[in-house]
Amino acid sequence: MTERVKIFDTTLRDGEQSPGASMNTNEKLRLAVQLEKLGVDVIEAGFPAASEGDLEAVTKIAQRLKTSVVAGLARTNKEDIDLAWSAVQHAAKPCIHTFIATSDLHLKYKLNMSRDEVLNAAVEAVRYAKSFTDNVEFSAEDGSRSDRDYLCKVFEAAIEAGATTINLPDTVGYAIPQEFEEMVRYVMAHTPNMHKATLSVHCHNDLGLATANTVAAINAGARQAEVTINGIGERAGNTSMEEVVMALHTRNNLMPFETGILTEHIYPTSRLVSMITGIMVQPNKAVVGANAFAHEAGIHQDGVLKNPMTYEIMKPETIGLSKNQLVLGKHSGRHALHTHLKQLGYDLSDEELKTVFKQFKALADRKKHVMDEDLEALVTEGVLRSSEIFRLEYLHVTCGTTVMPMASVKLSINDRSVKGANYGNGPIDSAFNTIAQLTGTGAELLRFTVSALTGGTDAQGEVTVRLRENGLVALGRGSDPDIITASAKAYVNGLNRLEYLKAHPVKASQTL
Ligand SMILES: CC(=O)SCCNC(=O)CCNC(=O)[C@H](O)C(C)(C)COP(=O)(O)OP(=O)(O)OC[C@H]1O[C@@H](n2cnc3c(N)ncnc32)[C@H](O)[C@@H]1OP(=O)(O)O
Ligand SMILES: CC(C)C(=O)C(=O)O
Ligand SMILES: [Mg+2]
Repeated sequence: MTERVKIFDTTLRDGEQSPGASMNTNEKLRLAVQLEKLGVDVIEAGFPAASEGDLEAVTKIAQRLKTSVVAGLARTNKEDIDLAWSAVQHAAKPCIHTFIATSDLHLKYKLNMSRDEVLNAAVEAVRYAKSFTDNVEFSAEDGSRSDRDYLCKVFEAAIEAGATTINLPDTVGYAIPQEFEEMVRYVMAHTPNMHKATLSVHCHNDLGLATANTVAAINAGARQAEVTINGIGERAGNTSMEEVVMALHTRNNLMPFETGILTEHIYPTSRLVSMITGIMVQPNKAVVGANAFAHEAGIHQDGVLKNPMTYEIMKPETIGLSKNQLVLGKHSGRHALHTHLKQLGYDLSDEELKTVFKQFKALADRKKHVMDEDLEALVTEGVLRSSEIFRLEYLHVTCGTTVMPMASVKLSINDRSVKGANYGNGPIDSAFNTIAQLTGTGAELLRFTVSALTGGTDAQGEVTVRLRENGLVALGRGSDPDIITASAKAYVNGLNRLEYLKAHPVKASQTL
């Protein structure tokens, strides 16, 4: 018999804890809508006590979503739980997720609490959260390094207090699959009331074992997997959703479990997360990497031509990967664009479509083949960034072997146009110098990378920058057929993200 495994996505909370991966409210809302469309059961929309920005984003997501459960994270104190409830109360299906560490290491050095105090804090928090909603999740942070019998005692008490989901995290990615599988079996066998709750697991990827541990835990009885898109998250990241979902899908013969995920939306969602966060997927990443379905070796190509199953265990179309064909050109109309964007997973409003259509026409004039990646870049830049403080209006650069590189830039700053010019060591340096002068930023450029979105010399350049100012770190992304313009767009986007972080400070750690 096929059993259901719930997918709990924490891209918007733990995923956002990736260094530099901050998202603004508009971007979070867009991603939440996409996650709901993907079929995610529970969307952890944020940690409302962390910042006003998080509180606002979780509230807006809760107001918007209809079918997915919307969860807000809270420590085991009343203030956090009150804030989490104030945000998720608007959801059709709200959930409060409260957590406290249970390992002796965390108790002694971080919390300075005894085992009894932590157990009581967990019980009080669950009871308090339960006074607001029926749906309460309790997590034992650093659970995998906790004393098993104590962990079972805490879980039993949390269920008794009303928790409907009990989460066992491998917070620091320390567990190995056999050990974690055995631990899940132990917890299930030694928590007398475990049948009254769903057992969830939440793994981190410090040893590259997050997916293996999650799958092992499901085999042992866990029925909820906590994951992020592209595996982004704190340090080496979280369990990647696409890997767990496709492992269950592909090896259904050995693991008879189903999820609610509509797999054909996996690839567009993965792209959206990269576009929004600026964190690119490594080419050899399982399921969604650029090379995941590419065959280079002659023997493999020969086999695939004869029968794709010789070297492909999944079909590219199952995850919504289109074959990167020419899709639209300068003669295409609004309907074709709208339909195609829908197929890619972007359901735009009339106003948004108008903006993207205008930019699509401009791009089609400059670039013969407009590919899916180009359209995604237009949507991200044209729609998701529309409300930013700084906007690049024009850029003109002179450079070459005999002239000193110089850039003239016109920027809109809070809808007021400013112009300036400056020199630099090269065209990009001169553009950045001019933008820095116009914005007055003191941001330090930590990293600059450029790559091609698609093949061919007319491909759009995709630039990512990493900026730091007063301890705040932000990533910026830009794309354009001209890599100097792409660089300027990425720099401006990074500065906007820094402004967002300044306006929505996180109370303690300033590096989102
Ligand atoms: C494993 C995880 O992913 S946990 C989630 C991690 N995410 C984040 O931390 C999000 C960003 N963080 C923040 O914005 C801030 O840390 C805040 C707003 C949550 C707290 O800020 P501050 O009140 O300034 O506290 P700070 O972060 O310095 O220290 C954390 C405090 O919470 C306590 N604490 C940590 N976890 C818990 C918990 N689950 N329940 C209760 N208290 C806790 C710590 O012991 C410490 O208390 P202390 O001040 O008495 O020593
Ligand atoms: C808050 C908890 C679930 C967490 O993110 C972890 O332990 O990794
Ligand atoms: Mg985590």
